[in-house]
Order: sequence, then structure tokens, then C-alpha cells
Amino acid sequence: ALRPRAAVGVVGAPFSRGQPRGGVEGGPDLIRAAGLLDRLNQQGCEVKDYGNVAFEDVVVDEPIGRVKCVRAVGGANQRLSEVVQAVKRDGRTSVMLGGDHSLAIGSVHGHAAAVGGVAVVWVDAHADVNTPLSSHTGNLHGQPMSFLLHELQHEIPVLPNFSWIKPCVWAKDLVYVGLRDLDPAEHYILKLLGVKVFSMTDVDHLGVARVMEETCEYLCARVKKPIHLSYDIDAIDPSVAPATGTPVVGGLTYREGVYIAEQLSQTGLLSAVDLVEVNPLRGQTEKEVQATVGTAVDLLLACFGRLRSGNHPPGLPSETDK
Ligand SMILES: CC(C)[C@H](N)C(=O)N[C@H]1CN[C@H](C(=O)O)[C@@H]1CCC[B-](O)(O)O
Ligand SMILES: [Mn+2]
Ligand SMILES: [Mn+2]
Ligand SMILES: [Mn+2]
Repeated sequence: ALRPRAAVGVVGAPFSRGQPRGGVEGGPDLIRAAGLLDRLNQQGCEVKDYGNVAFEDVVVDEPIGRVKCVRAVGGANQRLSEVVQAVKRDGRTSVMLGGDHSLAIGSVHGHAAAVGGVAVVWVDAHADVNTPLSSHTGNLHGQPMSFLLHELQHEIPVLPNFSWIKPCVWAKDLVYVGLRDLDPAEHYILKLLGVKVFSMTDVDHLGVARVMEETCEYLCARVKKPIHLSYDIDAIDPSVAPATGTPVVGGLTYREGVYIAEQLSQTGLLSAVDLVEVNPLRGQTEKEVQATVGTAVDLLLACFGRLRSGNHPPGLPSETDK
């Protein structure tokens, strides 16, 4: 049976104001330069590059309380949401290349605006669910999920350039994988809302196969909504992907990271992917940068059907055609 070529839309989001470390805005072009689009084409995807989102420069952006770069982050995500909506309206799976993780606000918002309710799989060392009031750092890359969850809206203050955001994710439709560095407030929020979490302890205890069996079973049999995979490269162990802003030891192996993407790809529900927090200035050598970028590319290829057991073009005989 001929499989339809997966239609993919790549959106570059060269943005860094959700956190203080320069360099992460270089992520999109580095991932492109490593050959992502050609490799997706070669494995049978039909790919359109929507280019890099042109973010408006915000000159005066004083902190509000502790929260930094509020106006820049709010404006950037409003632009990004519009582009992701366009990608989805074109019938393509959206691939957003970051940039820092505050960009998930616009990416998830745009996805949900186009397709209705979405399920979110958040693969990250961190939960990124601080509210503007619970955040110790004031960095918005640690807060994106708080603006998206219906159940947290009473905790969110009015912020300039954020009033366009409509919460669009229910706690029961969110699954975390790879958590190992939560702030107390985040832990409290996840417990209070009963969010499904597979921390690195669970990965150790159950193994990644069981973690993904439970995740996919839950999302395919129960939730059945289009899946938004938001992948922070710092979910992967820093020995594999060191060039990132907030590395935490004890992360996913390369194999576990790819396996997660392979399994989600096979659900057929993958509707949008973020690959964020690749920061070339945080690699100590060029080799470290290339290892990080290469891992990001391989994770994305696995999201779109690349299998380590091998693939061949449709039309050739394969066991399923017997
Ligand atoms: C703040 C440092 C010291 C700590 N190791 C660290 O990173 N902590 C995480 C957890 N909470 C922080 C925050 O809210 O600012 C940090 C967010 C990371 C955002 B992410 O997109 O990279 O997932
Ligand atoms: Mn992280
Ligand atoms: Mn993150
Ligand atoms: Mn990070």
C-alpha cells in the first residue's frame, strides 16, 4: 500500500528573550544547515520551509515584577502563533525550530487555534510550568505551560502583549517525559492538577519502552487528540547534547530520545513538533555544538518515520505487503 508523503512545514523561530543566554537564536539556521530539510525529503516527506519568523525588536521592555522581556516574548509568540496556524491550515505537520522554550506559547496556541483541542507531550528536564508569580528567575522559558493550561488561568496576571493568548490545553491532555529538575511550585502544580509525569526515575524504573507504551496507549485510546510534541533538547543527557542553556545531568540517552520520537511518530497522531533550546554558544567545542545539532536533527527525522531498523521507498515489497 502506498503511504501518503507526510506534509511538513518548517518554521524557524530565532528568538532568545525567554532566557538570558545569547546564542539560542542561532538554533534554526544551524539545524537547517545540518541538512534537516533534505533528509526529510530523502525519507519521503513533502517539506515546505516557511522561513524564519520576523520578530519585532522591542526596545523598552522593563521587567514586570520579576518577569523579564515580557513585551518581547508576548509579541514574538503572537507572530509565531499566526505562522503555525497557517502551516496547519496548509494541512502540514508543523516543525518549529527554536529558539528558547517560551516559544511553545505561540506554537501550541497556533496549533490549537487551527485544529481545536490538542494533547501535549513535553519532553524536557524541566516542567516549564512556573507562573509569572511562582518563577524565581523571571525567565519566561520556564513558564510557557502556565499560560496554556485552562486550570491555571486564575494564577496568571495580566501582562502586556499577552492578552491575545487563550488557554488551550487541559491538564488531563498533558504528558511529561524526562523531568529531573523541578522547582517546588512546579511540583505542587503538577500534583494539584494530576498531570501525568514520567520523570527520569520512571524512565529508570519502567524503562523507556514501558513509559512510551503507557503514554501512547493513554493518548491513542483515551485522549485521541492531535499530538503536539514539545521537545527541549536539554531532555537529552548533556554528555550527548551539551550545547544548551540549562543542562542537567542524568538525562535521556541518545537512544531513549530517538525511541520516544519513533513511538510518537507511529501513533499517526503527531500534528506539531517543537525542537528548542539548541544554543551553539553553550558548547565548549565545535564538536559539542555539532553533536547537539546532529541529535536535534535525528530526533526530528525519527518524528517523521525514520526507523533505525531501516526504511525503503513505498512500492518496494515489504513484509506488510504479503
Ligand atoms: C535556573 C537553573 C539554575 C536551573 N538549573 C534550571 O534550569 N531550572 C529550570 C527550572 N525552573 C527554572 C525557571 O523557571 O527559570 C529553569 C527553567 C528551564 C526552562 B527550559 O526551557 O530550559 O526547560
Ligand atoms: Mn529544559
Ligand atoms: Mn524547556
Ligand atoms: Mn533550556
